[in-house]
This record gives sequence, structure tokens and C-alpha cells, in this order.
Amino acid sequence: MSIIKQLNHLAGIQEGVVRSRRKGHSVLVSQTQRIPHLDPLLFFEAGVREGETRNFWADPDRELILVGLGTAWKIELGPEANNRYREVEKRWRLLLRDAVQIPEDGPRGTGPLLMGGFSFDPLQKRTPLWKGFPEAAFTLPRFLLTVYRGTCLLTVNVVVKPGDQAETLAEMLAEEEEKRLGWMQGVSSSMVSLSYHAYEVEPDRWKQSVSQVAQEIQAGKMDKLVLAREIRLESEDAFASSKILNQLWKRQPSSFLFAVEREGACFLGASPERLVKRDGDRLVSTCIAGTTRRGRDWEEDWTFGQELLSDPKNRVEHQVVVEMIREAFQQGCSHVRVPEEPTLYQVRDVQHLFTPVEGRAKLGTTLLSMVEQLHPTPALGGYPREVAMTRIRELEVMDRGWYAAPLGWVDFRGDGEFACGIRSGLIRGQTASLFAGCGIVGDSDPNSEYEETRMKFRPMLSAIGGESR
Ligand SMILES: C=C(O[C@@H]1C=C(C(=O)O)C=C[C@H]1O)C(=O)O
Ligand SMILES: [Mg+2]
Repeated sequence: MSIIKQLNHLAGIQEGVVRSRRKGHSVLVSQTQRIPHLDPLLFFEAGVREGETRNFWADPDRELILVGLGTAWKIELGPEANNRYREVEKRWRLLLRDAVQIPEDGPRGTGPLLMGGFSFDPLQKRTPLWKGFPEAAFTLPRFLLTVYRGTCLLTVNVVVKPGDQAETLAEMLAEEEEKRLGWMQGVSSSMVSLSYHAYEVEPDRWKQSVSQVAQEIQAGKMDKLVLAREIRLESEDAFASSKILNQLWKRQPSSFLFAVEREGACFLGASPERLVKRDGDRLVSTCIAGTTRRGRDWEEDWTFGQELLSDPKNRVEHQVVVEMIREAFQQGCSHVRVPEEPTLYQVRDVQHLFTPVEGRAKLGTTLLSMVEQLHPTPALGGYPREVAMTRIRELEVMDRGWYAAPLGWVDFRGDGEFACGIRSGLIRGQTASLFAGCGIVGDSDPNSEYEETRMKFRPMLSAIGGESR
């Protein structure tokens, strides 16, 4: 393939090895080049390799798509980490300090960049379900495909040691790259028909918890709490993350798409909810909470939307989120702007109340410090935060793992974006666990909240396709 010939890793790696010898420690070499167009979904699909990490990210308007294959360097933190956000930041800065980067400042989403995420709650004990997904895990991909406003770029990352031979390393990388790109021919993304058995994990108990929480809220113990539940699927054939991602791509044009593959399992989904995005000193977040269904035609859709906009129960659910995110922005930013009234955010299966929040980062505010302040917002945890987290640990019969947690990327400049990992599922071989939750307030009704979770399972269920036995 002609792409390979355009990339010359040698000069950068030589520079890295020299620097590494001088400093006496390893040095990151990151090289980015523009390449002819590659289909990001095919690149993801072709990149499958046993035991290796793949990462996929697309923002809702598909301005930026990132596909990371393999690992040049990584961060993994367990529950013992004191402050996982700061620890990630600290290690990342340290790696970047002496990095050789060519070019020094490329388009958004290129150059050294970490992809990964955090668990929802490090104080909740992880079960074997989430094996391979610790409290924080970030990968600096060996190969990163960036599609930014339609332009394709390939970043190749390698960490060199003082004793490395530049020529050997460069050759290895070129070979590896040729293989990766070569595999893309012959990949087909046809759907295999799948038949699976689905069971809901304790739906009645979930409804009971909803009534109980609604009573606790009426009694003034808290304002809002998000309760989630799980559906488990078992199939005779393995679920294929890249096929599901393909379907999500086709069906969920207004959502973030994400996939994090680790140790043979893949956490993926199509989330409408941005936690926080940083571009220079501009920070944005979105409050998405309050839900209704889509109509069968334009008129019905509009009616449901108008009902949602004026529904007191949903407005309370939404307002709790707006207040908390506004406060976090007022701490970390200047020029905070929040519209007075929510509008609607429509995705294929539901419509939500939506309020964007933006501000300008104060000195010392970083993307990850904002993630720390914001997560979990009352859209996914509750309010007050600590009371809600304790109740979630006590009441939910599932391990949230990375569900509803911050998923995304951060680059060498500190730019990046995190979405909330909802409308999501964890695929491991022949089993899949799908998750959905609801914001419970004082006048929540268990049956309608249950129906709401059913709608929120749809994006993943329909992307998986096949039939339930
Ligand atoms: C918790 C989820 O969604 C959250 C809950 C919502 C609600 O209850 O109205 C709406 C959007 C999200 O903030 C989920 O999809 O699993
Ligand atoms: Mg709701």
C-alpha cells in the first residue's frame, strides 16, 4: 500500500533514542502524517488481535473520529489510587515532558493522546463481570487513526529506551503498520444473524427500589437518585463488537459512539450525554435528563416533546442536573453561560430535556479536574452526591463497572472530551450485559420508570440485532 511509503519513522525514532540516552530514561516518540481516506469502522474491525486493546470514539456530529489500535503505553489504576483523575494527569504529564513529537502541533485529535475511561464508583466492589476494566484505564494507542472534519491522519506512537536500536524499531513499526493496513482488505462488515436468550436481572426488585427511593425523596432524604438495571444476553455465537459498532453508527447519528476493548471484552455504546469537552480554554458540558418516547409521526413526536417540556416531574429531574453542573462550572470557569430553559434532544429511541453549559477554563482548571468535579452528575448518580452514591451501592443488584462513567480521550495539550457511558453494554464472548437507568424523583412511578429503561435498552438491543429466544 502506498500509505506506508509516505511514513518514515526513522528520523523521529533516532531523535528519541538520542534523547533517551541523554536523559537516561524512556522517551515517547509520536509521529503524525496525513493519509488517504480510511474507513474508521473498517480500521477498527481489521485491528482485532488477541489480547490487544482497541478504542473507538466518535462525537455526535462526527467532526472527530478516533480509532486506537494496540498499546504504546498505558495507565491502569486500581481502587488503591488516591485520586485517580490527578494520578492519570500526573503520569501523562511526566511521559509528555521529554516526548519527541512530529509535527509539534497538528489538528485536533492527533499526536500523543490517551483513550480510555474510569469506573463509575471506585468504592463499589468490582465483580468478575468487569474483569479487565479497573478504576481508571487509559491507552496511548500504537496506531491512532484520526478523522477530523473529513481529513484522515495516522499517528504512530512508540516509547523508546536508551538501549534501543532506531533502525530495528523503525522497521518493526513499518511492518506492523503494513500488516494493519493490509488486513483492511478482505474485511466485511456483514451482519451474522444471531439468536440469544435474554433475561432481565430482578426487574421486580428494581421497581420496589424505585418506590422506596421515591418515598425517601418525599421524606426529604435526597432530591434525586439514578437507579439502573441490567439485561443479560446469552448467545450460541460470540457477539462481535465491530458489527454492533457498525449498527450503532448507522442508527445513532446524534450520539457519541464509543468502544473500549480490554482483555477480550468490549464496553461500547451510543451515548447522547457529554460530560465535558475541552477545546483550548473553552469548556462545554450538557445536562441531559428527563425522558419521553418518540412519536410514530411528526405530529405525535412534537406532542410528546411539548408534554415533556412542560412536565413538572421531568423538569425537576432535569433542573437538579442543571444546578449541579452550573455550580461546578462556576468553580472551574469564568464566563459561564447556561440557558434559562431546556430544549429537546432527540435520538432514535427517546427524546430528552437538554441544557448546554459552557465556560472559559480558569487557570489550573484541566479537562480531568472538570471530570473529577462533575462525575457523577445527578443525571447518573443523584443529589446530594454522597447520599446518592451510598444508596446506589446499597440498592442496586448490579456492578455498574464502567456503565454511566466518564469515557473519552485527552491529548498532549490537555484538550479532549468525555461522554457518560450510557446506552451501553459489555460484550464478552457469548454473553452481553446491557445497562439502563432512570432518574428517580419524589413523584416517580415504578412502572413508568421501568418503561423508560426499556426504551433506553433499545439502542443496544437493536444494534445487536438477531432475535431473543
Ligand atoms: C441513566 C441513564 O440515562 C440518564 C437518565 C435520564 C432520565 O431518567 O430521564 C435521561 C438521560 C440520562 O441522564 C441511562 O440511559 O442509563
Ligand atoms: Mg427520567
